[in-house]
Amino acid sequence: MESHDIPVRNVCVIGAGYVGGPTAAVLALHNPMVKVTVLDRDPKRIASWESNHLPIHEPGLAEVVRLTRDGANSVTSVEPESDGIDAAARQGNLFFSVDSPTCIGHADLIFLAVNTPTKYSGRGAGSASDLSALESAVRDIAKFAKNGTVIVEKSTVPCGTARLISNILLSVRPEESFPILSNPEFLAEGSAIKNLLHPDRVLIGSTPSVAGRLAARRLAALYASWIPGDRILHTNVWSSELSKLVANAMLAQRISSINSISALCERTGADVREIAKAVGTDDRIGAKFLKAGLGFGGSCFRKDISSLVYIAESLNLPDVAAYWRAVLNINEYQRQRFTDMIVSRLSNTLNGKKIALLGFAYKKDTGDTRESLAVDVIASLLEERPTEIAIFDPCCPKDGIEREIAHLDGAKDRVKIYSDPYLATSGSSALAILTEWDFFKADRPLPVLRKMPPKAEPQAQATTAAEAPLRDFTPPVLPACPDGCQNCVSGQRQALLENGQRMDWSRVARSLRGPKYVLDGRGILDERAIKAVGLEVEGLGWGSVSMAMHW
Ligand SMILES: NC(=O)C1=CN([C@@H]2O[C@H](COP(=O)(O)OP(=O)(O)OC[C@H]3O[C@@H](n4cnc5c(N)ncnc54)[C@H](O)[C@@H]3O)[C@@H](O)[C@H]2O)C=CC1
Ligand SMILES: O=C(O)[C@H]1O[C@H](OP(=O)(O)OP(=O)(O)OC[C@H]2O[C@@H](n3ccc(=O)[nH]c3=O)[C@H](O)[C@@H]2O)[C@H](O)[C@@H](O)[C@@H]1O
Repeated sequence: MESHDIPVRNVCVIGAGYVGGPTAAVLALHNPMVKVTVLDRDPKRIASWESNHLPIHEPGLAEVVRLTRDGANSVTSVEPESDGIDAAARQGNLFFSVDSPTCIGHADLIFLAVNTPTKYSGRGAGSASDLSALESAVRDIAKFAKNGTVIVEKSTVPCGTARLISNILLSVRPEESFPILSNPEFLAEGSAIKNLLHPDRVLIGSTPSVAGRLAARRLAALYASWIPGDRILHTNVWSSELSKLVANAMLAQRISSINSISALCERTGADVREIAKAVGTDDRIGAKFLKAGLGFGGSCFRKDISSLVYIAESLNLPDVAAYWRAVLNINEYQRQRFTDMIVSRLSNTLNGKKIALLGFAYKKDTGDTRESLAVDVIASLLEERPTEIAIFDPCCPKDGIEREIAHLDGAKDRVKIYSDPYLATSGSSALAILTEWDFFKADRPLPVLRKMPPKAEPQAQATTAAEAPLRDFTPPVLPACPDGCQNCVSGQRQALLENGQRMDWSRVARSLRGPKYVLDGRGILDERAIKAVGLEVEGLGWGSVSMAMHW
């Protein structure tokens, strides 16, 4: 260690969201000597991180938070020390707070993990990134941070943002120095903990100065506690910032590419699932991100590609902008085609009909309701004035769904949110699968729904060194929630997701009205299994109903 390589002992993560919370928890897990505090301006969110019910649903997150936040004082059985971390002796080193002066003032290193949504008004509205949350956090840093604190961009930002941060800090503290690093996050919701424990790479962008390189080394040392050195990549700041946008753009582009082909399949009788398999077995192409369907939702792909388009336009590169805009256009086209299919299969009218939507989240294993594709589907269906649109999602909170659809004309009267899948589907003329929850799958002989087992405390199933501290830990018993706790009630719904339970499609089929039609927007249903219970099924780019070229 060089004399300037002072280890980081106090980390502050600004933004207790989908990225800030899990990232802080895993950093704390693998750096037990480092105090990690997550700071947010929303006291409700902070209270929730400190409670029995975390504000976000992520497989494995609760176990990591409970170990790092609560320590291991209540451990009942512990194996001998593993990988240098003795779970029995572990103190809590993860904290949550709204106290900016203290958290920022004490930090050696600060992650900026605040939201960077698309601007909805002013210059660049609809495509540029809104950096107001980031700017406000940087202004707090300018007020409270000690000289030399390392500032790390974790949020996804336009290329050039490090300069903006530096200018703000310089204008307030001209005599002092704050190294700025770019360290974008690549986790996906629903697999955040797995992605954080086993990242494909960690990217650190720094300025080509002594201070920049030193700051990058200090950050890399935190990651080196669990990530092999060859997975920690160092680049310049601008490459790092831009790489994040490009990674998301390339992933989304694959989805739009296969989705554009799904439209071709419907006209020709080809099956997009067979095409994805045939094409994806080519090593150079690969099988991932070739699932055709409703398209990509979520808080990032649309916003990040819009941001890339805006950057290209601002740099006077209209052809580049048009190329990436096409990825977004195909995504919207897919949703419209999906609702058109539902309406056309129901004799072009939804009058007097109930339609059930299975799933609201933009993907499985998350309760995130932001940028759900379901919102556009519901908006289009409402124009046809159905008697009812029923929604069932095993994880999304009711108030989250209500918030997302509140602005839709007719939603209040015609949309109903159910916590029971069989009540939601009963009496419907058609079902549409919007989220690929395993619970909805019919991918094997259809089981009868088992009686739900009592909800067991989740046990960490750790297999590798990265998870070792979890393996050695039995979560302490948490204080009971008050009677009628709403989060416990939604927990009962989540129990449907455990133990590989599947929806009883025979029961659903019996309760449907004609034409008993299922539109699978996620390509998760096995046609033979679904047809065996008397339902017609079709997806975007496959299925027997629409095929044009039979012989
Ligand atoms: N959600 C995801 O899966 C991923 C998100 N990202 C990026 O990470 C960033 C954060 O995303 P999410 O965690 O999803 O956002 P989020 O909306 O869940 O969380 C952001 C949090 O920051 C807080 N905040 C905003 N301004 C603040 C301020 N000045 N001081 C203190 N707290 C403040 C908000 O109250 C909120 O709790 C975004 O740039 C996003 O593009 C990157 C990879 C994955
Ligand atoms: O920057 C971000 O926020 C993150 O965005 C995505 O993660 P996420 O949006 O959480 O989830 P994905 O698994 O990428 O799925 C995004 C959407 O694409 C859809 N999708 C995905 C794959 C596919 O083959 N087809 C398809 O339609 C999913 O259903 C979902 O609606 C990236 O995968 C992460 O690497 C990145 O960090």
